[in-house]
Amino acid sequence: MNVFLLRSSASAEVVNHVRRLSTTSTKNVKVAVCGASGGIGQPLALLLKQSPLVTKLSLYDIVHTPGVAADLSHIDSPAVTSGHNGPENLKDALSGMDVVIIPAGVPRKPGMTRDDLFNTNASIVRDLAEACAKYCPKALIGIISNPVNSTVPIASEVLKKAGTYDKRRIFGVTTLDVVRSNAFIAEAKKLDPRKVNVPVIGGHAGITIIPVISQATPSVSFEKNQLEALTLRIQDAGTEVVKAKAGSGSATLSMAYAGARFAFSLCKAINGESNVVECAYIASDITESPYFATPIKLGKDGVADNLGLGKLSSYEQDLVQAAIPELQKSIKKGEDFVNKSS
Ligand SMILES: NC(=O)c1ccc[n+]([C@@H]2O[C@H](COP(=O)([O-])OP(=O)(O)OC[C@H]3O[C@@H](n4cnc5c(N)ncnc54)[C@H](O)[C@@H]3O)[C@@H](O)[C@H]2O)c1
Ligand SMILES: O=C(O)C[C@H](O)C(=O)O
Repeated sequence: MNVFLLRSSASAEVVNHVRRLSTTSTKNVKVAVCGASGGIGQPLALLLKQSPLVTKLSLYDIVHTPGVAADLSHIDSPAVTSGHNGPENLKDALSGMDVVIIPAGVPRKPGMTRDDLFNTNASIVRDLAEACAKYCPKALIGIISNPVNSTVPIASEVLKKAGTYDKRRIFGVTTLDVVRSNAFIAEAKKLDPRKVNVPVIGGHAGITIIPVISQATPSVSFEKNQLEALTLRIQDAGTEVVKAKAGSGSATLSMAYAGARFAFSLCKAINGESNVVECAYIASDITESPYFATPIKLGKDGVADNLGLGKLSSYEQDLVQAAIPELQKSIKKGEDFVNKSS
C-alpha cells in the first residue's frame, strides 16, 4: 500500500479517535438529592441511579435515607449510592457534589396554593442552601420545592450572604410545565409526544406559568377558545393532580421524570455537550421581574446563554405582563424572608 495513504489514513484514524474521546469522554458527575425519601425524591433517585451519566448518587433526607439508599444500591448500575440522614450528616451528603437537586418540603393539599407552603418550605430551602454554600459552593442547584417563585430567591439570598452566589448556578426546576405542555399538545393534535417541544416561560404558579404555544415544534395552531383552554389547563395542571390525589400529595412521578430530565441536562452540560437547552426559572434581566423562566443554553458552569423570550404572540405578551407583578411579589417575599429575619 502507498505509504503516504497508509500514513494519512492512520493519522485520520487518530484524529477521529481523539475526536471521539473528546466528545464521549465523561467527567464523573456527582449528584445529590435533598428530600430523597419523599414522593418525588424516591422515584427521582431511582431514575438517577439507572443513568450512566451519574457516577455518585448522594441521598439526603431527615428520615428513611438509610433504607432508600440500601435499596437503590442493589441495582447493578455504576452510580455509587450513599444515604445520609439528618442535618449532622449534610457535610458528608454534599461535599464534592456537582449537582444538587432539592425536592425537600411539604406538598399541597386540595384547596391550598403553592404560596401556602411558604411558611414550612422557606426555612427548609434556606437551611439546605446554607449547607450547599458550605459544602459544595460550586454545585449547580436545581430547586423543586414550592413555592418555586420564592424558594429560588430564598436560596439565592442565602448564597449571596455566604459569598458563594453565582447566578449561573441556581435554577428553579420548571421542566414539569414543559413536559405537561408537550403531553397535552401531543394529545390534542394526535402527535408523538416525544417529538413535541413547547417552551414554558415565566414562573411556576398559576398565571405565572406561560406556555409559548406559538413557538411549539412542530408548529401547531388552535382556535382562540381552544388555545385559552389549553393554556389554562397547563397553568392548573398541578392543581389537577392535587385534586385527583385527594389529600395524599401532589405530582410526584411526573415530577421525578421531569426532575431527572433536568438533572441529566445539567450532567450533559457539565460533560461539555453542546446545545443542551432547558427552560428554567433563573435570575434574569429579560423582563422587569428579577427572576424569570426562559429557555437556557446550559454549560459546565450552569447558565451559558439565556435564550430569552423569542417572538411572542400578542396573547402571550399579555400573559407575560399579567405574570410580572405576581412574580415580583413572590420574589420580594422570598428575599425578605432571608434578609429581614437576620
Ligand atoms: N417544581 C415543581 O414542578 C414541583 C412539582 C411537584 C412538587 N413540587 C414540590 O416538591 C416538594 C416535595 O414534594 P413531595 O411530593 O416529594 O413531598 P413529600 O412530603 O412526599 O417529600 C418531601 C420530603 O422532604 C423531606 N424533608 C422535609 N424537610 C427536610 C429537610 N429539612 N431536609 C431534607 N429533607 C427534608 C421529607 O422528609 C420528605 O421525605 C413540595 O414542596 C412540592 O410542592 C414541585
Ligand atoms: O401543584 C403542586 O403543588 C406541585 C407542583 O408545583 C406541580 O406543578 O405539580
